[in-house]
Amino acid sequence: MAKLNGHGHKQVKRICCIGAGYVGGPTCAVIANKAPHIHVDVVDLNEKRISAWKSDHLPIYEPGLVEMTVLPRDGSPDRPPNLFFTTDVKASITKADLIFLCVATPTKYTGIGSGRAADLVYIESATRMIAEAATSDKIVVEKSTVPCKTAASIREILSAVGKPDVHFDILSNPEFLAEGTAIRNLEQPDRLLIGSLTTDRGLRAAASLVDVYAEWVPRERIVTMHLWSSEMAKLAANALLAQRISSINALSAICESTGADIDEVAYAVGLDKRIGPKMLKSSVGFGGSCFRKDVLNLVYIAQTLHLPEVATYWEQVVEMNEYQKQRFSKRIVSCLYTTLTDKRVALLGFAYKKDTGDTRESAAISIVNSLVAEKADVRIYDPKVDADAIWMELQWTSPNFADTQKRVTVCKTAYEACEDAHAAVIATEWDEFNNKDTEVHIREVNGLAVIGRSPSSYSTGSGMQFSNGTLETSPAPKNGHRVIGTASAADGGHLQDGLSMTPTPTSPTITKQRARGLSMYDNSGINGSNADENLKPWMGSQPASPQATTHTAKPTHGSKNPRLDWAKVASVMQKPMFVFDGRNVVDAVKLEDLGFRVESIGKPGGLRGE
Ligand SMILES: NC(=O)c1ccc[n+]([C@@H]2O[C@H](COP(=O)([O-])OP(=O)(O)OC[C@H]3O[C@@H](n4cnc5c(N)ncnc54)[C@H](O)[C@@H]3O)[C@@H](O)[C@H]2O)c1
Ligand SMILES: O=c1ccn([C@@H]2O[C@H](COP(=O)(O)OP(=O)(O)O[C@H]3O[C@H](CO)[C@@H](O)[C@H](O)[C@H]3O)[C@@H](O)[C@H]2O)c(=O)[nH]1
Repeated sequence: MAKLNGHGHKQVKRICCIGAGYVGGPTCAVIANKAPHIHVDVVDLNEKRISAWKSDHLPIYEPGLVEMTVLPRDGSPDRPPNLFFTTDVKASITKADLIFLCVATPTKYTGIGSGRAADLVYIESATRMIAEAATSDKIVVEKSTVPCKTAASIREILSAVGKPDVHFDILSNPEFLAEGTAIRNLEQPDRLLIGSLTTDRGLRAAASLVDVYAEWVPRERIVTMHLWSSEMAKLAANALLAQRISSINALSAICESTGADIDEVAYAVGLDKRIGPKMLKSSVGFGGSCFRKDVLNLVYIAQTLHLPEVATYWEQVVEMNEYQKQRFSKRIVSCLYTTLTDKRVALLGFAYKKDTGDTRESAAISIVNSLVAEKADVRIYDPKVDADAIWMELQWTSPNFADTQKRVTVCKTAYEACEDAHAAVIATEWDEFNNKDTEVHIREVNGLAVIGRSPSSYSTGSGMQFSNGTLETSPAPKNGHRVIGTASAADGGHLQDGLSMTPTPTSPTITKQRARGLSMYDNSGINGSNADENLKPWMGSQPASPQATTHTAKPTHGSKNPRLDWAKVASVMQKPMFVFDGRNVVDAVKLEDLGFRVESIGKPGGLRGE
């Protein structure tokens, strides 16, 4: 039984988390790690998942997760274990003071609201389990993403099914972690949201949960509000984040046709503090288990509230995402001379983003299905997604799985995937595919700091360039791009935000302050801070200009796998060789120098200079 602490609210000693998935597992690992006096049970009906959590091979890949999990799970000589994984849901519920609901809330695929509404079947079954097992008062916390007012349904079920003398307080505590950066997001959240009723009981329950997080999160970052606002805020956050990506992707289509460069455009608009730089990385389309389902859930809510204009507005965010994926696939077909029949295409990356093994709603899935429909032979490689997971996704989504089985091969390396291929398609921004020397080049031209791509806009056409502070001449490349040097030995000050400036001997004038203002990356953000990562591999190439000096950033790569040797890739591919960069992670100039033709999102197609 929980005791009341000095502030009149219960001190949480035992937590039960229902759902050992991408949210429940990492969240509880962090809670248990940071609060050794709290006993944390993570329960799941899936025995395989629970066994994996207890083993050396955790069921999900997430940077830092193993380190965070092992200490509280296994304990140490001076610290008893306080993190447990079990399938004994009932026993764990009975003993807990506070229960997290971390079960999935996928989109319904049959019946009323099919294709839009959230399926609350797991929420309801978990709620019933709580009601049946609880013999003392419990705080029940919705961590899953749910439609606004779901807490009312939970309360109704609990009071109808639960024992008469047992009281339940329901809180909303939506999770904002992004996969790939989950541990960082959980350790240093931008904010933690706790929604409760404004009754005395509700507020006391909220205070109990605040205390749990206050073990490591500054109290000013823990925001409390009404239950319905908290539930709604989660859907709103995802809708706005997804909307930004669809907006930049819509603009990328215009860039491709006009000669503008979407990375430059995003950079320029992101400098406006009101807009900011995050979640503006144009891509082949957003994936993941959340954006699509949560936006569609919002659409459904608006429809049921008879707000058709609102529904249509948000629906367009998802429509634009579908359009972006189709547009990219069409571009591949059109560049490969309108036929893919029996052509080999390497698909590099299958996860929906880097640093996760999760493939849910990955843009790669629709690309593979489109390529197979065009009769291409597709060779898939992903550093963290195993073959079983890829086949499962394809089996689930393929319109003709027999054909897919015939045409798709899952490869162990990128080189194997690229062998004899006519094209390599980059679907995930894994660091190992990135061939950029630097994150960003900032030059000084006549006292001005310049970020740019098109040499014709700046250069005299002489083909002169600076390298390590020395003016050199070289023939202008036929593609019209030129990379000016990389970080020189005279590496100057390291700036915040991951941008390292290199004031060369000839360019002492760009101050750190100015350079900071130019930084595209604000690495200080937490939730959604993977967006920082998404913003990293921006401009690689720089114009040649006699007046220019080069400022370059730190190398972008930090991946555990070595970077791909694109020269080696070139040696095994069919000619002409294409790279379709769905993430804008490659330096097109460098690849074009190796003989590739590079087609990037939001950048004009064809060989530069054509
Ligand atoms: N994945 C993310 O990055 C993320 C981030 C923020 C919020 N969310 C939200 O969090 C929720 C969970 O997402 P997830 O990705 O962790 O899902 P998941 O599918 O990885 O995990 C859910 C787990 O719940 C288990 N489960 C279902 N019903 C159960 C029951 N009655 N008893 C015990 N276990 C049960 C399942 O077996 C599964 O292992 C969703 O609502 C999602 O929208 C997800
Ligand atoms: O500028 C960007 C940022 C992201 N993406 C793509 O968008 C998708 C989602 O990315 P991200 O938001 O980083 O990952 P998620 O793990 O899906 O996290 C989102 O969904 C979670 C589940 O609700 C929320 O908790 C997080 O706050 C929210 O960022 C991925 O395919 C990314 O590649 C882009 O194309 N451009």
